[in-house]
Amino acid sequence: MAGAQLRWGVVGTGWIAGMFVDDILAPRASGPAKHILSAAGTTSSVEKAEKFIEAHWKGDGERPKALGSYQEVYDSPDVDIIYVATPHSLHKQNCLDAIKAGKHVLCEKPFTINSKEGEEVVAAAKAKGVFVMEAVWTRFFPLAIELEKKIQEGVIGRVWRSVVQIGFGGDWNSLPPSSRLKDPALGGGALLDLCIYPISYSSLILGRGLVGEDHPEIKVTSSLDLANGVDEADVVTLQYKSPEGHAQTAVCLASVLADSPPDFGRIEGTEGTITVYTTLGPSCPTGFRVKNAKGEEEDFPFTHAEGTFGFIYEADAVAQDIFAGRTESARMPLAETLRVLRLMDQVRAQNGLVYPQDN
Ligand SMILES: NC(=O)C1=CN([C@@H]2O[C@H](COP(=O)(O)OP(=O)(O)OC[C@H]3O[C@@H](n4cnc5c(N)ncnc54)[C@H](OP(=O)(O)O)[C@@H]3O)[C@@H](O)[C@H]2O)C=CC1
Ligand SMILES: O=C1OC[C@@H](O)[C@H](O)[C@H]1O
Repeated sequence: MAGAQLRWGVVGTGWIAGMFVDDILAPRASGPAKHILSAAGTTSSVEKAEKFIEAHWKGDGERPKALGSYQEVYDSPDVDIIYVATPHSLHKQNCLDAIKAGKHVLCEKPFTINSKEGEEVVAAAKAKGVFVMEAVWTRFFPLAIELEKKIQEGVIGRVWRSVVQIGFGGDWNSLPPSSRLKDPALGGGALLDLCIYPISYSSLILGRGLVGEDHPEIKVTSSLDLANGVDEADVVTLQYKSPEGHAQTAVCLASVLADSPPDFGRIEGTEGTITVYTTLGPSCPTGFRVKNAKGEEEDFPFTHAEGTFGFIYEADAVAQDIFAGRTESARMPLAETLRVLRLMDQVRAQNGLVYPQDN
């Protein structure tokens, strides 16, 4: 296969780490990079890391190392990049430790608990000259890129509203208070875990291809339902203005108490609508339907690269950036990560949701 090798070290051997590793190690005939799992580190027991490797490594090349601490992963000479897949409250320290060891980093969303933490990580990465990116995988899907293109081409005229919703879909009440999804000390709640996706879609839909400091100015209003120190249901409205001064509103909905509907996104324009749908969850869209002003409909279904959920797209993009010597992604630059963190800080401030890390 063409393409250089990128050697990954994983910290946190939980749910998403397994899916990510399954994707990057899925056999394929060709691709821009060959991804290698070099090490998996755990805070639990070396046996847990061994089990993780047993479950997800495909037996190709040298067996990855099962390590009993995250630090050993950061210090591994045969690791180029760390994939951080821990609860939200750990991201800042995991990133800082990996950067200190001179490793590149792909950190799961949300990058950190708040923008103050995010700025610290970004400053450390810039000082060390390593590549760092927040793993907002959805933005790298060919579907997301095509959707953004269609909107900018004006396939439904001027967009005046979008509504994107996401639900947890599991049995929230049966989760223990110590769950990463519920515990405020771990950054629990719907905003950081779920609403970050509708907010990212808003950027794709109304951001005119501009990210970070270039993103159009928006007015943020919100309402969060708080219970037990976290938010259970969110309504966030982002008010944009088109270059001609027309109002454009992105409504972002998230709830830990509901499921996501299959047609989870509706984009309304002056000349039609787009429905974004999924069979897997809004973070993993599987197609969209465009309906023009005459009522004619065109379907754009997408299938992921064989045997993958879609994490491979962000992993390949990261590899290409690193091989080219870049320290940031153009699709998900650090300024965009900080913009979204500041936006979520604002939403939490509007609703009195404070995490221990804010003080
Ligand atoms: N891109 C996506 O679609 C998804 C992204 N995510 C993101 O991935 C990250 C991890 O989520 P997920 O895999 O669901 O979480 P899990 O709870 O399944 O795994 C988290 C892992 O972090 C480690 N860990 C360290 N300290 C703690 C602690 N105090 N409590 C719990 N775990 C701890 C554990 O690994 P060990 O024992 O090995 O140290 C644990 O297995 C989050 O940032 C989340 O938002 C999650 C789901 C989907
Ligand atoms: O990123 C995510 O997407 C899917 C959700 O079920 C999960 O809680 C969240 O972390």
